[in-house]
Parts: sequence; structure tokens; C-alpha cells
Amino acid sequence: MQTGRIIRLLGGFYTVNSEGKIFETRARGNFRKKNVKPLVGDFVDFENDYILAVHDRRNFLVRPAIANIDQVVVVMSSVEPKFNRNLMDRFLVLLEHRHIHGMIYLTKTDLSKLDLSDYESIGYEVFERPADLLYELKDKVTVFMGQTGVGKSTLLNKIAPELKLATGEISIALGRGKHTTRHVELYEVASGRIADTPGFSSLDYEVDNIPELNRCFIDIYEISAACKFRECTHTHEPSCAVKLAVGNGEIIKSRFESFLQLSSEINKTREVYQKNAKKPQ
Ligand SMILES: Nc1nc2c(ncn2[C@@H]2O[C@H](COP(=O)(O)OP(=O)(O)OP(=O)(O)O)[C@@H](O)[C@H]2O)c(=O)[nH]1
Ligand SMILES: [Zn+2]
Repeated sequence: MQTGRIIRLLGGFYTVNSEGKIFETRARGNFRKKNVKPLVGDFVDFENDYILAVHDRRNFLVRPAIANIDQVVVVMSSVEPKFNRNLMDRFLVLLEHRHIHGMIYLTKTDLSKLDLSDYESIGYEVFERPADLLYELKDKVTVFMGQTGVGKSTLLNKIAPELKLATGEISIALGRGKHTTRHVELYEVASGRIADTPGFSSLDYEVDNIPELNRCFIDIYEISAACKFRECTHTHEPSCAVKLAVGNGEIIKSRFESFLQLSSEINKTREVYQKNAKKPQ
């Protein structure tokens, strides 16, 4: 038996890298029954080209389906598609929920400048130059996420020209077309590994199922420790440290707005769920 890491899923075959050697493997049928479908990024035991076991995961994402991610670069455009703080917060919250380190990369700054230093003060690094990002990729597995058209492929081509990703169009060859998302691959670059993923619309990032929203807004979470009530929703309660901090500018106003919007979305989903649960079967 050997151990290795899945670096590609294509046409039902898992490509496994074991000590630099490449193996084409398949997953045994019983994996599906146990509901542990191997993912790209998984460490696995395999024998005779069959995966026998998947090691415990540190984290994973559903879209793209990748496990054991070190960091995600949230790619945001400063102009087209229009920059949207709420959408950026949705990405960041999803990553906190999954315990994955998130960073921000701002594209098209040649067309329009944007100041995101307030996000840096929360703790999210903001990059605008490929060379600066390149340094961060070393020895890490990095996933790039962003809406369609923000310039992910353009950025990746600057970082790794050898990938020759098609820009400004949907590339079928790399499985980036609408109906060909089954191809997931980790590419070796800058002594790290990166995963390119198809563009997402905001709807792909439904965050209405996150029970610990408070924790996922890292800036709000830190300050909420000082709220009078432990279960404070930061809306109507007296002695709310978060509302106070929004008032004096310590918490970014747009972050608080995102928080309130996501809270209400989550509550609505919960209500629907509870209503359905009460219905007789
Ligand atoms: N001016 C300017 N245009 C850019 C920049 N980055 C990307 N673009 C343009 O924006 C358009 C979309 O870029 P892509 O790299 O294809 O976008 P993408 O995020 O990969 O899109 P998907 O493949 O749909 O996920 C192209 O026309 C690029 O030429 C930039 O830094 N400055
Ligand atoms: Zn509060």
C-alpha cells in the first residue's frame, strides 16, 4: 500500500502524486456508500490503482471541491464587475466558516484605484501586484475565487504563464465552461500549488447556513466579547459593544451592514426550515 496526494480529478480518475511519482487511480465503490468521496487535495492510501482510504481533512470547500487548502485568494475587481463590499464579505465569511485563511487580490487597479486599507486593519492582506502574491504561494495550496470576469485568468497567467489560461472567454479545455466543471486540478507553480476555478456568481455563495456568523466576522467577533449579553444579536440589545464600535468607526460600517444582511438571511432560512420541520410527514 502507498500514500499520496490527489492532484487531479478528471473523468472519474484521480491522479495521485506519491513522492513525486504519478499514479492514475480510481475510488472504490464503497467510498460513495460511506459518503466520503475523495477530493482533490486529499491525502490517500492506495493500492493497485485503487484508493483505499482518505486521511482526515483539515478543511475543504464544496465549490470548488478541494480539501486541505492552505489559503484562498479572493479576487475582486475594482471596476468591472463593479466592486461590491457585501460580496467580498460573503467570500470572507464563507472562508472563516471553513477555517481557511483568506486574502484579497484587487484587479484592474490601472482603471480605478480603491482603498481597502480598512480590510488590512481587520487582518486581511490586500494585494494588487502579482509579484507580491507570488511570494505568498510558496509551499502552500492556494485556491483562487472570484466572480466571472474579475480577471482571475489574467492574474494567474502573470503568476504562471505556463498555464496559458484563456482570458475573456470560457475555456472548455480547462473545464472552465459552464457544463464542464468536473475537472479539478492543483497546478505546481512558484514552489506551491494553485487551483484555478471557474468564475462564480454571488448566488453560488449562499451563506445562509452558517450557524456561527458572529465568529465568521472576525472584527465583529473580537469586539462582541464586550457586549452585555452573551447571545447579543447587535440589533436591539442595550449595552452592545458592537453597535458602539460601529458608531465610533472602530468597526467598518459596510462590514456591519453585511453582518446584518447575512443575519437576516440566515434567520429567514431557519424560519422556513422550522416551518417545514413542523409539517406532518
Ligand atoms: N484593464 C484591465 N483589464 C483587465 C485586468 N485583468 C483582467 N482584465 C480584463 O478583464 C476581462 C476578464 O478577465 P479574465 O482574466 O478572463 O477573467 P476571469 O476572472 O478569469 O473570468 P472567468 O474565466 O469567467 O472566471 C478580460 O477582458 C481581461 O483582459 C487588469 O488588471 N486591468
Ligand atoms: Zn452586541
